[in-house]
Amino acid sequence: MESSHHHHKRNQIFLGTFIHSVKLGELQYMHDTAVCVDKHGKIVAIEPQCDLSNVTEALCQKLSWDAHDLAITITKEGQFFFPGFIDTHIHAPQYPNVGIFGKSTLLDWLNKYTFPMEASLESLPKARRVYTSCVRRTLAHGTTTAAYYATIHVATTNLLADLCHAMGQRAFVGRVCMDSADVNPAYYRDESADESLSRTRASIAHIRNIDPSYALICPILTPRFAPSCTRDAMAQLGALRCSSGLPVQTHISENAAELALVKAMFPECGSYADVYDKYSLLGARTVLGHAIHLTDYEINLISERGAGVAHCPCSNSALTSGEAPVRRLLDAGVGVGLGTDVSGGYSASVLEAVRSAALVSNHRAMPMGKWAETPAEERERAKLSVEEVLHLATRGGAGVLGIADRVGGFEVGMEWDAQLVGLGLVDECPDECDMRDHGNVDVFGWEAWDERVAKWVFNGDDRNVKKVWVRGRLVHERK
Ligand SMILES: Nc1nc2[nH]cnc2c(=O)[nH]1
Ligand SMILES: [Zn+2]
Repeated sequence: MESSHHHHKRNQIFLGTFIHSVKLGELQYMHDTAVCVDKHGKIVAIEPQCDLSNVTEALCQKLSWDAHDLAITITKEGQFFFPGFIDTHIHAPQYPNVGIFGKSTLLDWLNKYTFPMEASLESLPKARRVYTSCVRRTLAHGTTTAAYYATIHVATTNLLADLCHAMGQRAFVGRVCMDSADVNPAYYRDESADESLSRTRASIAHIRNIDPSYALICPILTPRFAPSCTRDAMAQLGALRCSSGLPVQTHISENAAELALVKAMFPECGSYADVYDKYSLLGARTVLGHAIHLTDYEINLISERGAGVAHCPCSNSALTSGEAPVRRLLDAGVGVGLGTDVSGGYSASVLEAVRSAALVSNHRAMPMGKWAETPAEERERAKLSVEEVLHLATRGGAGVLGIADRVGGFEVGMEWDAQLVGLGLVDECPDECDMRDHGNVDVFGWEAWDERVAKWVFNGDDRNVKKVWVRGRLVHERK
C-alpha cells in the first residue's frame, strides 16, 4: 500500500520565499529563507535571511545531513511556498455532480441530485473512477488535507481511504450514517441504528489497518445531519466518540426548511445545536458544516464545547442557503475553517472557497435587505480580508480538525504540507504571446507582495499550483 516504500526518502531543503498566516489577519512573508524537511516529512529547521547560494552546506553540517543525498527545491521569480489548503468539508461521491444544482435548495437538491448519485457509488469500479478523479483534482488545487464524507457503503468508503493513502493526501474519511426512515429514501439508507454503527466500526477498522497511527488517514464519525439519524444511532455514535476520541463531522443550520424539520423531529430539544449536544456529538474535533442560521445561544454552546465550523460559502450561495456569520463565530471564539462542500459547492478548489468567503462576507456588510437593521459598525466588521480568508483555509481548518500542531503553517516541528505557487510573469509568457516589448511588467510583477497575494486569491486557479507536498512527499506536479 505504502507507495513511498518504492522510492528512497531523502532529506529536503526548500529555498526562497515562504508565505503563511501567523494569526487571523496577519500573513508573514519570509524571503531568502531555507526550510529543512527531514526524511519523515517534518520541518526540522528554518533559516531566515540567508544567502541562498551557499547556505546548503552549512545547513547540512548543522543537521548532520549528507549533502550529496538531498533534494533541493528553489522558488523562481514570482513564486512562493504556501501551506497546503485544508478542505474541512467535501463529499467525494458528489464530485460527478459539481455545478449541477439548478434552482434547487437543500432538501429537494438532496432528493433530486445527491441521494441518487451517492447510491450509485456502491459500485466499486465507479467509486474507483470517481474517487481517483476527486483526489487527483483536489491535490491539483493544492488541497493537502480533506475531510471527506463518503457514502453509506463500507467497501467503497474503504476504497476512498485506500486511494487517499496511495495518492498521499492527508484525509479524514467518514462513512455516512443515515438510518432514519423519515428523510432518507428507501433505496439509500442504513437498515437500523445497529447496522449503522457496525458498518461505521468496519470502516474505522479498515483505516486502522492501513494506517495504524492515523499519521495520514483518520476515520471521522459522520452522522449525515440530525434529520437523517435516529436518536438511537446518534446516542451510539456519541458513545463511540467519547470512548474513541475520534473526530465528528455533520451539518448544522444550513437552510430554513431544514430548521423546521429539525424542530418538528426533535421537539424535546431547545435548538439544533442542542440535538447534537444531547447525544455527546458536540466537542473538540466536531466539525459543523455551514452553521448559517444559528442563534446566539447556539453560538455560545458551540464555543463552550470547543466545536468548530466548516464555512462553505460557494455552497451557501449556490443552494441559496444564506451567509454564515463568520465574524460573529470568530468573535465568540469558535474555530472556523473553509469547505468546498462539493457538490453543494460547485468547485473542488479551496481557493474558490477563499475568494467566495471574502465576497459572501461583503454581502453581510451591505446596508440593505436582511441586514438593513444591523448597525453600520457591525456590518463593516463582517468583511473578511484576504489575509483572514487565507488563515481560515490553512490554520483555521487545521484547528477545527485538531491538527493545528502538525499542519497549517511553516514552523519547526510541523509537517511539510505545502504548495508551490507560481504567478504569471514576463518569462512565463509563451513565445506566441511574447509581451516583453509591450511591457507586461505593467500588468504582473510590479506589485508589492501583499498585492500579489490578493491577485492570486481573486484570479488564481490550479494553473498556479506548480507542486504539492504532503508530509514531505511530492503528491502533485503540474506538467
Ligand atoms: N450541503 C449539504 N448539506 C447536507 N445536509 C445533509 N446532507 C447534506 C449534503 O450532502 N450537502
Ligand atoms: Zn455538505
